[in-house]
Amino acid sequence: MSESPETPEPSPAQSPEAAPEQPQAARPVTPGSQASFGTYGGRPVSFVRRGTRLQGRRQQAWEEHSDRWAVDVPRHIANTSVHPDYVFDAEAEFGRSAPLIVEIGSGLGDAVCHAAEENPDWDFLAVEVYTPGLANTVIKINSRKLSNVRVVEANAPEVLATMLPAGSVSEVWVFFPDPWHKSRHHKRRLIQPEFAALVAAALKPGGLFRVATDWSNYAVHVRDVMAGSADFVNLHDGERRGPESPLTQVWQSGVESLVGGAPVKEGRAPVSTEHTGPNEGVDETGGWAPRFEGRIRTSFENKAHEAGRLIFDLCYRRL
Ligand SMILES: C[S@@+](CC[C@H](N)C(=O)[O-])C[C@H]1O[C@@H](n2cnc3c(N)ncnc32)[C@H](O)[C@@H]1O
Repeated sequence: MSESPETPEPSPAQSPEAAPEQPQAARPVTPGSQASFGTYGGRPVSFVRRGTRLQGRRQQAWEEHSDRWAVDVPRHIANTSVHPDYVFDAEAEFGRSAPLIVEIGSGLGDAVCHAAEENPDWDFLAVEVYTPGLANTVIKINSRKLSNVRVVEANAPEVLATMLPAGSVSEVWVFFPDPWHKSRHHKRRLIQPEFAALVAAALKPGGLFRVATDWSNYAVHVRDVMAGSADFVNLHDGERRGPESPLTQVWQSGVESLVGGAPVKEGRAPVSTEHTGPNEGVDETGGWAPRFEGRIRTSFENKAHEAGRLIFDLCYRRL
């Protein structure tokens, strides 16, 4: 393992919306799991894998329906890895030729299932390492009778690098990636220059990369990473700057600096963001997209709003 993983910030995947379950004790890292290797492509992976055990409704759904809706990926070094020889054949899987949207870190499947329902002519691949979230997505696929969604339990950079044919994807979505607040953990953030290059390779020319985050420091990080990529153009370059910028508004309100912008739960320490980035008072750069209308407000995003945090949308076109 490259470093001992620290408890990541709470993710929606850890606040299940499905049937009530018994509380799960934190599980030790399974030997052979990606968290026990900790790296991919020389970088620490962006997740710490916990809670792979399924219970109740989720277990039943996974046992009964994962054969149909989960892509059976041959593994490589870890149980979240994808064998580099494996290539996904979307046309064979969906039985048609349609634009393919890939949502990375799909959590409980709220966004992907909503989008699939709204866009029956598109196909969707939900990429997630959190098994209960995948089981929840399968429950939604079944209950809404969706035929245009598949899930894959895998580390996203590997899905982009080798599983998806180059130039085969119409859009890649990353909504509310784990923020990894502490400076020493920033290297764990999913969106990095190497990740942007993988997204670029998977996308068709003209394809879109959409990101949303509720943390200003991650938003600036994404904007910086993407500004350094020659493969993309920001569709909203220079927009929403100055007083209109959500970054200016966060800096001026100090909303994230109180207790990391997170509501303090009884008996729990507040999340510390350490800092929200260099507070320049006014964001003269902008580049923020309007809210993506195809993104529904998930329970996770609701929590951000309740805590008073602002949402940053970003949208890039593959050249
Ligand atoms: C903060 S949650 C957001 C979930 C969802 N997008 C939402 O808005 O509710 C981030 C999710 O990304 C997943 N994730 C993190 N790194 C990943 C990776 N390398 N590959 C696949 N999923 C990953 C986590 O398991 C977690 O469920």
